[in-house]
Amino acid sequence: MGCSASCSGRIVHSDDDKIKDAKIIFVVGGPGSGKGTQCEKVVAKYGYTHLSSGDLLRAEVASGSERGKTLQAIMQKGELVPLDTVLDMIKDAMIAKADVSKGFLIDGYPREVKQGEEFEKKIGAPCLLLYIDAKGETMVKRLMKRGETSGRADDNEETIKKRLDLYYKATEPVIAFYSSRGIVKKIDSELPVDEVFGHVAKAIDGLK
Ligand SMILES: Nc1ncnc2c1ncn2[C@@H]1O[C@H](COP(=O)(O)OP(=O)(O)O)[C@@H](O)[C@H]1O
Ligand SMILES: Nc1ncnc2c1ncn2[C@H]1C[C@H](O)[C@@H](COP(=O)(O)OP(=O)(O)O)O1
Ligand SMILES: [Mg+2]
Repeated sequence: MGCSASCSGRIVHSDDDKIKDAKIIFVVGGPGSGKGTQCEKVVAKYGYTHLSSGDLLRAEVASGSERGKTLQAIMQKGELVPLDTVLDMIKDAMIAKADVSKGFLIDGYPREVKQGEEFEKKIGAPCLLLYIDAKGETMVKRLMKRGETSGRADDNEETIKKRLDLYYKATEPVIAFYSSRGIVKKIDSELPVDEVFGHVAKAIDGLK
C-alpha cells in the first residue's frame, strides 16, 4: 500500500509503509538450538527488536482468550499453528515497534517455506538468515534440561520428539530456500554461548 493524500493535503503513511524498509533478520534453527539465547545477546549489543513467534503465541495463551486455548492445544502437540495467526501477530508487533526499531530479529519464523513466502508478500525481504545449528541429541538434551524449569507445555520428551521431526521435515527446507539467495549464515551452536555469539556478531557486522 502506498501513501495517500488526506483532505488537508498531508501525506498519510499506512501501517505497511512503516515497516516496508525495515532491516529484517530471520533466526532459524531446531527447537532448543539456542535461538532465544543468541537473540537476547544481539538485543544487548545491537539494540535490535527481538520478536519470537513462540513468545508471541505464549503471550496469547497466557491472556486466557478463546484463541489462546486453541493455540495451546496445537503447541502442546508440537504442531504448527495456522500461518495467518502467527504472521498477523508478528506484523502487528513490528508495526508497534517500527518507529523506534533499528532492526528486527524474527525468531522461530519461518517454520516452513510457505511462511517465508507469505512474510515477504505482506512485510518484506530478510537481509540475513542466521541458521542456528546443533545436533539432534544436543537439542533434546537442552530441551529436557530447559523443561525442568521452563513450565512450557511442549518441553517434554514426547512433544520434543515431534517438534524435532517437524523441524527436519518442514523447517530445514527453509534454509535451502534462502541459501540460493546467498543470505544464510550457518552458526555452529554446539560451542559455548559466548563463542556462538562471536560468530553471530560477525555475521551481523558483515551487513552493510
Ligand atoms: N551454546 C549453548 N551451549 C549450551 N547450552 C545452550 C547453548 N545455547 C542455548 N543453550 C541452552 O539450551 C536451551 C535452549 O535454548 P533456547 O535459546 O531457549 O533455544 P530455542 O529458542 O532455539 O528453543 C536453554 O536452556 C539454553 O540455556
Ligand atoms: N512460525 C510459527 N508457525 C507456526 N507455529 C509456530 C511458529 N512459531 C512457533 N510456533 C508454535 C509451534 C511451536 O512448536 C511452539 C513453540 O515455538 P518456539 O517457542 O519458537 O520454540 P523453540 O524456541 O523451542 O524453537 O509454538
Ligand atoms: Mg525460543
